[in-house]
Amino acid sequence: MRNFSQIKRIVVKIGTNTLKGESGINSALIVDIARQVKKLHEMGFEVLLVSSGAIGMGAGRLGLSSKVKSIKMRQACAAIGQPLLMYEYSKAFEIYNIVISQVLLTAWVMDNRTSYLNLRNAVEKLLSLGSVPIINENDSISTDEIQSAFGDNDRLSALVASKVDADLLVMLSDIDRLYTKDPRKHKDAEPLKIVEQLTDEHRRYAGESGSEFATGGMKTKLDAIKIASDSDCRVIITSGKLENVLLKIIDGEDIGTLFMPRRKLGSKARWILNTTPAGRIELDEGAMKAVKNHKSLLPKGIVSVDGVFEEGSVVSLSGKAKAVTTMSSDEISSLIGKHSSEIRKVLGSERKDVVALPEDIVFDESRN
Ligand SMILES: Nc1ncnc2c1ncn2[C@@H]1O[C@H](COP(=O)(O)OP(=O)(O)O)[C@@H](O)[C@H]1O
Ligand SMILES: N[C@@H](CCC(=O)OP(=O)(O)O)C(=O)O
Repeated sequence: MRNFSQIKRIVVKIGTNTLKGESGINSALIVDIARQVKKLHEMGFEVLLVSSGAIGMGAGRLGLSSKVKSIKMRQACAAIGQPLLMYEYSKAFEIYNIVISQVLLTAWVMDNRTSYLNLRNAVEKLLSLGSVPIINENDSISTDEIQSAFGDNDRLSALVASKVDADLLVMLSDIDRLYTKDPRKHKDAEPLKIVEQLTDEHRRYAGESGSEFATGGMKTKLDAIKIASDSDCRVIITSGKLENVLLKIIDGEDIGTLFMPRRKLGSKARWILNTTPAGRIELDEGAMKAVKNHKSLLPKGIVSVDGVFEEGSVVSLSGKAKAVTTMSSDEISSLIGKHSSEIRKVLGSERKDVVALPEDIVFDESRN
């Protein structure tokens, strides 16, 4: 039996395939999720949902049966499908007297420090009111999200779990566990019950998505797990169709694949690590060694700057770490190779005399 006695806050991600019924949405499954969430509330847990399905629902309403590839059509499908999706949730949760709320996010919201912090305030308030926030990407305005790697709700659910300090992220999919190969294609694929530490070998197991409207597949789930595991959040991947799946998980039953966390980074460090870098700074060997040893980044160790960014942006340090810079790209360019004492002469006495402070530099362990 697994011991989940320390768990209080749970994020449940429901994938498109899980929500899909024979024709349109699987309303019975949503009612069943609502029933389980009610029980979890009664047991003292807080629950947030990250729900996919807007594009699939919209496509269904328009009578489209194959994958919608055009970005504009996907935007339109999301705009049509999102209210239909919320209508289903609203009806289902009303049966159990639970007020739901909708939070639509974009990559920009997550990358911007202020709106990222606002998100937490909004979610905390909703949870304190007993509401179940239902979160999705704002796909009709964030076209990047629809097409790019950020466009999957696996990553979004892990970012949300990290932001709200969830103890457990449950990814409900159409597959019961992670297998050593895609079990739909390989009969000899073997299921995994627990992954203590995610490695490249696990990533090699993962194939693409299993259907037309889902975007992620196992690959994006495993990438997402890395994000959650930096915030001490456990992740379970399992099938949304298992009876009483959420209640059994909380009961410690051996369901799905459990991924153990690897570390608990501070909230700001997590935001830095999960933000899309606005540019890249190349460091020489000495500077890289210094920042690894928790020293500030100084201009004399910088070789080049790529991209245009403002002071306060998150940038990549030679692809090995991320940092918040105290200077814009132009300012750094003008100071490359110079001694720190030159900084204030060039930028003014009120400015910091380093490019990044040690507490604003975070290493992605897997790249070292
Ligand atoms: N190693 C693997 N183990 C389990 N499933 C895998 C693996 N590789 C690929 N998959 C596929 O990933 C699919 C689940 O991802 P996806 O289709 O994106 O669903 P969701 O809508 O839940 O996000 C499974 O149906 C399966 O075909
Ligand atoms: N935001 C999109 C999510 C698409 C997506 O990530 O689907 P899935 O891989 O099933 O979680 C939607 O609502 O259709």
